[in-house]
Amino acid sequence: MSTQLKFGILTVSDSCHLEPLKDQSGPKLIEEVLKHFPCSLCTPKIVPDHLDEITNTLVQWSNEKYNVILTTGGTGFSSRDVTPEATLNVIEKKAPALTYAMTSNSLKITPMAMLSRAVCGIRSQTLIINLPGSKKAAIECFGFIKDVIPHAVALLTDQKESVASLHNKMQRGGSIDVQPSTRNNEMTPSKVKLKVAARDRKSPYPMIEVSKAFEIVLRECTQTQCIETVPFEKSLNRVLAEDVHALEPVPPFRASIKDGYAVRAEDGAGIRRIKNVAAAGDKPFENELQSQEAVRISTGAPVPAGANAVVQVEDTSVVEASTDGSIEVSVKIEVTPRLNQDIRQIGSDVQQNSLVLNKYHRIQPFHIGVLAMLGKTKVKIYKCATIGIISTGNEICDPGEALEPGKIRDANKVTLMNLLKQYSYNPRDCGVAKDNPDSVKYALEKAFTQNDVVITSGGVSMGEFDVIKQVLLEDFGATIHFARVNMKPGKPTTFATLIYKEKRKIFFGLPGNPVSCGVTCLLYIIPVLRYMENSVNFKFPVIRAKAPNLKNNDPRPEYHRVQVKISPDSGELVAYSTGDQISSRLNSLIGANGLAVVKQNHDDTLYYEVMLFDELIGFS
Ligand SMILES: Nc1nc2c(c(=O)[nH]1)N[C@H]1C(S)=C(S)[C@@H](COP(=O)(O)OP(=O)(O)OC[C@H]3O[C@@H](n4cnc5c(N)ncnc54)[C@H](O)[C@@H]3O)O[C@H]1N2
Ligand code: MOO
Ligand SMILES: [Mg+2]
Repeated sequence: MSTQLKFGILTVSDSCHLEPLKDQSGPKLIEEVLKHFPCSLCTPKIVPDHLDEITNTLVQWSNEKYNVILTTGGTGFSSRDVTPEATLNVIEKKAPALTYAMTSNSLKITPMAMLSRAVCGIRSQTLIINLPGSKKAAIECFGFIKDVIPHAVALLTDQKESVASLHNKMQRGGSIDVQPSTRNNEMTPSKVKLKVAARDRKSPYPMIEVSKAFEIVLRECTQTQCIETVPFEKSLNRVLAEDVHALEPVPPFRASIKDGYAVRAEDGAGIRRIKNVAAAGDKPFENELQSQEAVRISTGAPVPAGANAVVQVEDTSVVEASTDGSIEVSVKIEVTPRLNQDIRQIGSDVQQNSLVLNKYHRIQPFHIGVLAMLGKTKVKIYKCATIGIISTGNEICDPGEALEPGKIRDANKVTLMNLLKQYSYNPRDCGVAKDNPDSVKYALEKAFTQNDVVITSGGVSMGEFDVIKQVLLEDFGATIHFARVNMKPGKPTTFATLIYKEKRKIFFGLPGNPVSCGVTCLLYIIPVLRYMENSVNFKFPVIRAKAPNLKNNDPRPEYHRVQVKISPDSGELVAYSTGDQISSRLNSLIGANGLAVVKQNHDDTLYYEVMLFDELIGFS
């Protein structure tokens, strides 16, 4: 179930009401709630130990359709403790087993648990749970009951699909983890045996459109705030995390644009005595050039003081030279010079203090050249997410291995690794998992320990050995945001988020078919990695191309692999199918530079929207 729950966190305490900063339990509960239900909304409030104030808040939040209200405090034996009474005032049904779960587990920790009078119950669609006032006890008690909250809410809000899915899972031997439990803390040697006849025969996940799926992915993935400073020559393809200003002007001195003679323009055309020679790299002359004088100058050399024009050698002739021809004594300027002709003024390329490179730009080779020019040898860049890649399947073997009967070579992992490398990410090979929950759990644990984003291929469809979603839910408490998308290829694409060792992780379960895996990586993963890196404007271009003979008999829109070329005659873009589009045929991506979106039976459509993911090709 995609758990976006609305929680009210009500601290009941006279002293915290007077001094809100004293409240430790409320903020800690919010932290715990968000850890386990990352998409939830939490509204905090502090009220004194006053029957009416507590009652009013419970009624108001329940009327506003809060899913869960957690109260903390006021459950003890002192005369001011009235939270259970306020709760009993408002609930329509009691939920004593929740109270029992908290009490029985707490008693294993302390006999003081006997002094809690906490009540749990239901008002309309809201579950109200009294927790103790102490931070430690409140968090412990929340831990004992948290895992049943999504199902309780699903029942209260009549979410049939979610309820059915959970019932199915329990029938086939799964359980809801309730603490204290060791299942999340260690590798369990063997899972409950799957009762295949009781498995879901229809996917419990709704089929959503590609646009909606991408919207969810963007919503769940945050743009990084992590910045690192790197040597500029190592910054290729990273995203700038600072505006770069020029601390110095470029050029730093008046530089000649031509090989010729530096002169005073006001002297006009005519004869000049050669005073000196200025080559690139020379220090500028300190003595001012006088009237009727010239300095022979090279492109890039500093223009001498007093000179205000350079005349290219082509517009001059020699008047007097040494007998061996090695020295020019005087030359004739044949064409009247204009003021400042062929001189690059100081700062004419880049003005001192001007903004040269913008934050959020992806650094390309020319950016690095500009950084070099400015002497900016260290740059701040945004850190990329760390990414781990896992293949799954009993049939998978290494590409270098000889094939045994029934086995196939792992094409997906290397494809994904190299696709990500092409976009300048540095993914980790996290191995191959077998088609069983223990192996998948083990591989995922390792991958989540090392990476922010984990990508698997295979094991996400309807087969009895497709266990990825089961493991995500049961072993990692993940929220699966979607698991079916209306697209071909890529229907079972699965996206989840979870908290692992107190860190938020992103999970993509790509379908095992190699084309499905590649296409979904292009459609979802590359753009979202760009987004997470703050390359916010990244989008593969979508063009309209003429595409004869693209056929699709599937009700799902097909992302047809095409080669888009530019017609030399008309300049029109033309898309050619790469052949058989079955999801196993990875060759359909060979030579493709675009994905044409083809709706079912649109035989007569001549123009299609094509997402370009590679260079355009000219007709040869
Ligand atoms: N009853 C249904 N069956 C299937 C459905 C469905 O809706 N109902 N969907 C089909 C679609 S669409 C796809 S796509 C696949 C996706 O399957 P999984 O993600 O579960 O992947 P697997 O079953 O593990 O493998 C599918 C296919 O791909 C080959 N494969 C897997 N990994 C690799 C790899 N690393 N390198 C190369 N090839 C790989 C695997 O051998 C299978 O042939 O499910 C359909 N079924
Ligand atoms: O959706 Mo599957 O990826 O067509 O073969
Ligand atoms: Mg499968």
